[in-house]
Amino acid sequence: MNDKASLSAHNVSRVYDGTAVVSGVSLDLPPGVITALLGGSGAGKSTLLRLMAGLEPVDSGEIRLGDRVLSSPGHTLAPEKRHIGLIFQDFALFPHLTALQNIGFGLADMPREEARAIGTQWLSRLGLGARSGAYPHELSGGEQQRVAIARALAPKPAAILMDEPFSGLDPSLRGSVREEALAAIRDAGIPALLVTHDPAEALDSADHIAIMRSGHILQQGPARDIYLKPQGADIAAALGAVNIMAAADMPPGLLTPAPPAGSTLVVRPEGILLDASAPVKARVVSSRLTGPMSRLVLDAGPMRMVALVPRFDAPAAGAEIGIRFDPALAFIFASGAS
Ligand SMILES: Nc1ncnc2c1ncn2[C@@H]1O[C@H](COP(=O)(O)OP(=O)(O)OP(=O)(O)O)[C@@H](O)[C@H]1O
Repeated sequence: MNDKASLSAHNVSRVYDGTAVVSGVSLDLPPGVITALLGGSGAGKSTLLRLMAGLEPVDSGEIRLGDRVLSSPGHTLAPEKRHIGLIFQDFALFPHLTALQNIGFGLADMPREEARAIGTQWLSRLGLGARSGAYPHELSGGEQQRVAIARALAPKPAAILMDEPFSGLDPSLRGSVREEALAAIRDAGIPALLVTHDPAEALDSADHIAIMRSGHILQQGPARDIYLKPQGADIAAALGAVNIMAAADMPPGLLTPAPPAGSTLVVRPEGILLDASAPVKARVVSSRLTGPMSRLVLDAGPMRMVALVPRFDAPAAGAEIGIRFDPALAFIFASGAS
């Protein structure tokens, strides 16, 4: 089998009780690319992952690995025959097997010694060299998820599908486990799907992002394009809180050139720039340092906006400041576009 082929969905749908929860979705997962599938609760993300994994049949369309059809209506290649690694939020380790035996489970076709050696290599790669004999209940959540990652990658799968794999981890562990897991996945050079509801995780982790809502993919492509060239206000908002305003309400001078009358403007909080010489003045309603950035709530005429500025000494509440919009982070949509 070609283990460096794209895993792809072609116009797939899945219907429950007469409702399509995945509706005509096409998604290409190229090898060596981590794709985040981002959307709110009930968007259909897990269902799409399950269709790609073969855990559920498609009602229409096809799932393919390269040009090989894995699923089509009436035909679902069994998950264990797809050579696709799966990682879920709940780790799903076998409780009666040690860490090493859990990894060895996917290597059952190999001579025992070879499987042991590969399992041991994976454990040490993920910082668990000393825990090979531990049972899942003796491991922390972060350690269990590392074992699950090793178990999924050890058999050299053709692709890997992850459903909120880091959400169950303590925030202090999440970053490091995610980094190690994604580095191992990148090294494997296979298609990878990361289902998440967290825009920060998608932006931190993924090369490509697909935004899903109500069973549809609204936009997909390189993460940078989705962030900087959203095709609608709702897509812009899916990657983090934004300011949305009618062009008609906007004081002139905030953006050059001015947006057309009747359009809607969406501005990312970090797209509001403080500029003493700007003609538009705003009053700072509140100012709070939130880590690397300060969050300002601003009143500019009839408009209230939220700005994120990279300053620990940002203006205090009550200050009058000049503001303008960064054109790269201010998006104009024709009226009626969502
Ligand atoms: N087996 C099922 N039978 C009927 N409806 C289902 C089934 N599985 C999922 N659904 C429904 O399909 C819709 C999409 O669910 P899905 O789990 O794919 O969404 P999701 O985007 O992964 O959401 P979450 O982030 O909350 O897990 C939901 O409305 C859900 O209730």
